[in-house]
Amino acid sequence: MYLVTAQEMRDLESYTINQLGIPGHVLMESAGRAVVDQIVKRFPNPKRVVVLAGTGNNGGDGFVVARWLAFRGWEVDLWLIGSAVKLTSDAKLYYHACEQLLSIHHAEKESEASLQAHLMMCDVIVDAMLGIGYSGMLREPFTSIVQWINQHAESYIFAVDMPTGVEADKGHVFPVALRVDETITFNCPKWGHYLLPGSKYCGKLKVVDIGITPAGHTKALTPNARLNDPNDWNMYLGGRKQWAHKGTYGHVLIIGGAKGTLGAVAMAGEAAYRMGSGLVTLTVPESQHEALAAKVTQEMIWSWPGKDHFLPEIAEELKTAFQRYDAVVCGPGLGRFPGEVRFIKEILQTVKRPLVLDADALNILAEHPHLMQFRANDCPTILTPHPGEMARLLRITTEEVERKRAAVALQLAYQTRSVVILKGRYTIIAFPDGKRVVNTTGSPALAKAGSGDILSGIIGSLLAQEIPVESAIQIAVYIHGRLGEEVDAHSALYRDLLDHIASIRQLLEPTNSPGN
Ligand SMILES: NC(=O)C1=CN([C@@H]2O[C@H](COP(=O)(O)OP(=O)(O)OC[C@H]3O[C@@H](n4cnc5c(N)ncnc54)[C@H](O)[C@@H]3O)[C@@H](O)[C@H]2O)[C@@H](O)CC1
Ligand SMILES: [K+]
Repeated sequence: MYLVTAQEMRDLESYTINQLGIPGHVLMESAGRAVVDQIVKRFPNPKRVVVLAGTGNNGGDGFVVARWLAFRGWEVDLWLIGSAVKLTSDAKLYYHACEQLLSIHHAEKESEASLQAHLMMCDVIVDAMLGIGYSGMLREPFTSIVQWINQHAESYIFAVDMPTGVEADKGHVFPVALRVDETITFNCPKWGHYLLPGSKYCGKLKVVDIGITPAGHTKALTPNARLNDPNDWNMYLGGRKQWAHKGTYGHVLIIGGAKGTLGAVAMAGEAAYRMGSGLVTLTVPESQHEALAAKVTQEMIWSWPGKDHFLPEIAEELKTAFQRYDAVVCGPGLGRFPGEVRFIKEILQTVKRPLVLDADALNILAEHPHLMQFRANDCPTILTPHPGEMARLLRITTEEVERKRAAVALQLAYQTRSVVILKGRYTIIAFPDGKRVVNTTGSPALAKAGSGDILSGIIGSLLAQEIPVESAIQIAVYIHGRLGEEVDAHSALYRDLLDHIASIRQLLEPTNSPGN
């Protein structure tokens, strides 16, 4: 499913109105009707509702909702927030229809106390004050109304399209937004539903079809962002081939594991096996070989020359050895060490297969951004920063990363010609051609040491299985998020996450896929 900006939504709307000839008020009627359907799904019996309508088209949807709920026997208090002379022409049509049915309250003319009394008495509030047309600093009287509802109201709140105060493109909130239980949006989700802080205000998000041209209908109407949707890639998760041998599902190499951080490579290795790889090799400095061998059973170990850390130069015979691997992960537990810059440079140059850089490999890259010039354009590179690593990579603050997640992920993808996976709630995947995918799975259980190592192991495994890079990454991020949803957020250990890989993968397989 596509993810759109307010402008992309307006383009789809104006194509529908101007090219297809469907009048805007017909879309408004469908929008309001679709919201009513969701409301009565949740509350099948008539209730008391306050509908708050602004003067833009979001308010227009609100008038349609008020009319339909009144027809269905609901007790409706309809409030116009703003001046009736400012109503858009479509909104005016439905305002007049409501005038015939209800006595419309005007926030401009009536006391705050009477609005507050209605808000206290109702079971349901419908927020149709501002939608995708809102931007900048929220003005009065919206700020006071929103603040008051957030503090005092106990009713169930539906937002039409966007909660008032959440900006549609960046999810900004200046200074307040309405905290709602459900948001019903039209045609496509908007970026603001998935970007912080706006995403925290939206409650449950429901996308409904109201007859607007679907995104992607023409090239000009194709947004460059999507939600991570299993239907886009589950064909690659067929059953295991009957004649498979251990090489069929690729050989993953994981480079990392300094003294004291061997657990990280071990976790990444186990995740790669659990995700289906036939062969996994872990590379650690010679001095760590024994300690690692005591920890793992199935993985092979490649002792790297160098006593306590990786020797930076890669000898010719080792370069040849690299060609055995179908995908390489560098970083879990890598640590910092003398010669690290030379080491990363050699890895970037030598590995010709898909390469995932994680953890300290990213920190080294952050301090020496020129290193990416040693990576050939046609070799896929995947960077998996959490917000702190991202901040170091772009030399900005973590707070700035969080505020501009979608933009910074794309900036780094362009700068490094790499796929960037910016982890967090919601993980953003940015591709160097400008495409972005927002992942919706996940839970706070993933905010724990080890979670990133598991993700890089899963990515390495899928890349080695010769699944196209874009799909492999989306599958990995989706499954990793689902692992977090399966376990207890407080007490889960990394092992609990690993235990769910097989069942989640199975659930995602397309039906009738016995393997071949
Ligand atoms: N785009 C579409 O395809 C459709 C849109 N519809 C509705 O129309 C909405 C968009 O309508 P509009 O473009 O009229 O925009 P909105 O109704 O979302 O917002 C416009 C209003 O917001 C006010 N506003 C803007 N910034 C403000 C600020 N900082 N503080 C206070 N007020 C501010 C403006 O003065 C104006 O009155 C959508 O959210 C949706 O609910 C539906 O009717 C049907 C189809
Ligand atoms: K709204």
